[in-house]
Amino acid sequence: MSTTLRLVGRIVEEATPESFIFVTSKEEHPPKFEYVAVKSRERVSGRLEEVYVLAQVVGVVSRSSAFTSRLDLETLERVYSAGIDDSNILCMARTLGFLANEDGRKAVLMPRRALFPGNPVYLAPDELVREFFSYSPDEGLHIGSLVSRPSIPVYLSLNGFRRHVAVIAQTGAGKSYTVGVMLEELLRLGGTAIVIDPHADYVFLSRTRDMRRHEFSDRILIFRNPNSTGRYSPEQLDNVHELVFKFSELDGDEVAEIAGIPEGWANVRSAIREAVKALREEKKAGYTVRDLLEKLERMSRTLDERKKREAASRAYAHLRGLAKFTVFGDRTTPVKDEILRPGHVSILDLSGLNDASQDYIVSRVLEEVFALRSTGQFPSPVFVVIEEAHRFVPSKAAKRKTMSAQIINTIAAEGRKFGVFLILVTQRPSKIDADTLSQCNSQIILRITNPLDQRAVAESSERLGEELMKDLPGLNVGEAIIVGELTRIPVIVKVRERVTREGGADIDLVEELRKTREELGLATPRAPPPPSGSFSEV
Ligand SMILES: Nc1ncnc2c1ncn2[C@@H]1O[C@H](COP(=O)(O)OP(=O)(O)OP(=O)(O)O)[C@@H](O)[C@H]1O
Repeated sequence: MSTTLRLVGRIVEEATPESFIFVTSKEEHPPKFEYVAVKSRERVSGRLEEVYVLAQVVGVVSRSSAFTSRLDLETLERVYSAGIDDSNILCMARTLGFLANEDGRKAVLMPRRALFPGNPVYLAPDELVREFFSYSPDEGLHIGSLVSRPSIPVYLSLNGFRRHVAVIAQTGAGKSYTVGVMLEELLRLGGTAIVIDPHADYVFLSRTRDMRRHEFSDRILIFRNPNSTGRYSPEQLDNVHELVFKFSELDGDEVAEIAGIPEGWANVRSAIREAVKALREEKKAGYTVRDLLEKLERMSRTLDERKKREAASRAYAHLRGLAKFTVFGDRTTPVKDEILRPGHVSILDLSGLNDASQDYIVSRVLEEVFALRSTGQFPSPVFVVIEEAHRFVPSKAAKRKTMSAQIINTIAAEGRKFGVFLILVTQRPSKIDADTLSQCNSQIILRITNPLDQRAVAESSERLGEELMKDLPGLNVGEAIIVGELTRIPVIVKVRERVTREGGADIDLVEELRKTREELGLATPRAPPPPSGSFSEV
């Protein structure tokens, strides 16, 4: 390292290979999250070598023996007037590892040998820090920059996606925005992705923030149907395809689920199953919702048993609403070659559909994606983004079964063997199945303040230590803690700006109300008079 190192402190008291304390300068101490470096001797490829161990400041404490809590205020004032100042600043640092070459690849190894009290602590030079977070352009996804050093870019390891990823944060913290950045990078690298998008958050991915097309626009496909109710008009979108599913492919119980018929209504469900069975025998080429309604109506008049007639009649009444569900028609949008295309990102806009229909669609599409990959019929690995993942794989405590949970769990367990990788996005980690979440070996965690959700995140990730947990509520919008295989070491990043336009950005209330005031001819609000007086010390 040819850079001159800046000394910022010296190790004091007890030090372990994992952590140490150093006394630093009062005037210019490294702040929390800053990176520092200490020299050590470590074994690399069998030889002892001098290395720089990177560490991060995880706590800053100032303390004094003169200004003690045992003194009363008058005495403290006298100590102060006497000009006594014996305070010093201690920083707690956690070691992150040192860089070594292993089999020709850059790797981060954890220190094993002692760090010694009295040894110097340096501000980690940019070149050293940069190396920890960089990957070659075809290996890395540019996600943002270090919160503590905005000039240093942070890349995610493409190979880190092999063990599934969870993106977790409370609402409004920047999950969709972050996933948007990841999709931009996957497009650049030629990745194939399917996005389950219940709120039409990604439909503008093919446009820049000012609605122009960009170099990847042609590789973004939007699948929607007239039921979709995203906050856009279809003319604003590019590459729109129809998303439909053949109604006659649904079995009786699936029809009942979509119509919201509870499992306990055994007779009504049985009437639907019977009607479906009869139609399948009668109409080999398939049938429509209308055919099913007609069948139930006839059953309600002609069946021998009164109980069965009543059940058919109730089924008819409940299924009538399905006629409005344009997503169920007489053909199914093929996954192979239409939804799934190498190097393309396909957005499935499920807005406007009820939970059960969304659940059915997710199960259908993912089963096919998994089958195509596990039988070698689709050439590229597939990234599957599932927004609102807690709705599709709910926690066991929710006592709610979904149709898609099984295939999502199969992908979580076996997807990596076949090149199907999950990116689960949720704002309620305590509401998602804990087993599914813990299959995600990497986590991108943005601000979370709810203690239940914090605990669920801590339980699902061994890598999120106590220290990082404490930082979760203090993150700003767009700041994320990344742990797991996506980065060589845990890192706190400011997610970079998106090139593409967001679908579900927060409404600018100030601007919206200004427009309303203008339309109604209301007066512009005036600032209150300034307070008379200012603060002064007494
Ligand atoms: N890295 C960032 N840089 C700039 N703005 C950001 C960033 N991340 C998020 N935002 C802004 O914060 C707002 C909320 O972001 P986003 O919609 O991604 O949150 P979310 O966690 O997905 O919320 P929800 O759960 O409601 O979908 C948006 O207006 C977005 O523009």
